[in-house]
Amino acid sequence: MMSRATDRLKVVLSHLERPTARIAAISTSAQIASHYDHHALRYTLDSDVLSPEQKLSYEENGFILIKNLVSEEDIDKFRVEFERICRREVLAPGLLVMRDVAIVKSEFVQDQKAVSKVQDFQEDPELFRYCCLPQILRYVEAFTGPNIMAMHTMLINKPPDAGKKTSRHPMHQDLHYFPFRPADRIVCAWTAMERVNRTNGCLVVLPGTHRGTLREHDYPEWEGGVNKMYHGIRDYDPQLPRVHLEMEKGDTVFFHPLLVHGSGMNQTQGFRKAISCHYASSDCYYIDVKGTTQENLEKEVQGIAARKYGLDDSFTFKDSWAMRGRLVQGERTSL
Ligand SMILES: CC(C)CC(=O)SCCNC(=O)CCNC(=O)[C@H](O)C(C)(C)COP(=O)(O)OP(=O)(O)OC[C@H]1O[C@@H](n2cnc3c(N)ncnc32)[C@H](O)[C@@H]1OP(=O)(O)O
Ligand SMILES: Nc1ncnc2c1ncn2[C@@H]1O[C@H](COP(=O)(O)OP(=O)(O)OP(=O)(O)O)[C@@H](O)[C@H]1O
Ligand SMILES: O=C(O)CCC(=O)C(=O)O
Ligand SMILES: [Fe+2]
Ligand SMILES: [Mg+2]
Repeated sequence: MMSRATDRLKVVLSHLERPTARIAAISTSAQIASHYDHHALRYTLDSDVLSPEQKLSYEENGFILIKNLVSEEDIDKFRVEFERICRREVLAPGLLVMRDVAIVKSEFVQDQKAVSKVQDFQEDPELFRYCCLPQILRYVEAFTGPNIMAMHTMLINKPPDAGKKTSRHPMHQDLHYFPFRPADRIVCAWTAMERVNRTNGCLVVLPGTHRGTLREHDYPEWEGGVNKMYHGIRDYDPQLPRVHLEMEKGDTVFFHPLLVHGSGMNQTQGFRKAISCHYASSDCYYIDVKGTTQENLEKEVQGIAARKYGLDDSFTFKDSWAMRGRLVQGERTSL
């Protein structure tokens, strides 16, 4: 079902695409931009990189998939760097190496096969190059505007499932992890480092859910266990229409932080790899999550910081983000 705003937008776009008297009347790009602004474009900004169809698609669905955006050569270099990290040949400050919950207690696994993801590679120049790729930033700017911070970085190495379905990532909204707003000026870029499909656990999205609000998140009640910090939306309805995003190496999806998404089990013997970065406009502002649905996450983050680094409560959730964020374009104004 289309909302009235969406109907209106479709009318506007159809006029923009047709060489009619209407289009002659709104000839400059500034005029077109203001026309869009007055006709319900909420999630995308004025930019030349997105076609009218792509804008409409992001407005409606909360994601767009761009084929072949990152070169094989770059992806192969990221893979080599990841392998070096796993062999402990490099260790960048702040880097978080995570093991799958199904194998974390077993003593005999100790090479790259044990690593299910690395996070916070902002101090690893080779991996961080991903966050600065000009062809990615061109798209990011259409969602964040010109001042861009790379806030969160990940290379996900989804392991072959050990039989307990722990390789799944429960359905969630990334905004649950972020104490900054507005949500519409945040976007995730997620690039497949090899072909991803339903068999090796591709991304699964619920189109249009970015138009809802932030839902309550908790650990799902899965028999085989759940990875640390893998919260899922409470009362997930498995009947909702899902889309499996099958992608080729180098394809990149940009998605809104309220879009409900997750990933399925990896039923292959390979390690399904993807690299991603969450960007935000540096004009965003931090919020206090106390008394909100995000409070449980904040407590957990502080618990980990206390155990790992001996930090007390004066180290806030906000601090943990301000510390990791890096400017990649424009000016650092607020975040
Ligand atoms: C938008 C975006 C932010 C969304 C997301 O990324 S969702 C996922 C977010 N994930 C994360 O933030 C990563 C969380 N992981 C971590 O912080 C770390 O990997 C830790 C779980 C704290 C473990 O790190 P570290 O302390 O270096 O490892 P240790 O081997 O010393 O283990 C300490 C205790 O943690 C346990 N552990 C380690 N890995 C996992 C796991 N995957 N799932 C559940 N429990 C785990 C481990 O067994 C150990 O427990 P005890 O022996 O103390 O009982
Ligand atoms: N109870 C739940 N709570 C939250 N997320 C769930 C729940 N059950 C499944 N999911 C998520 O739904 C998505 C699809 O999971 P699933 O393992 O069924 O993968 P799939 O690709 O549909 O595989 P299959 O082909 O076996 O159906 C994953 O993100 C998974 O983690
Ligand atoms: O690559 C995946 O499996 C999804 C990861 C994800 O959504 C996340 O970590 O927030
Ligand atoms: Fe996510
Ligand atoms: Mg399923």
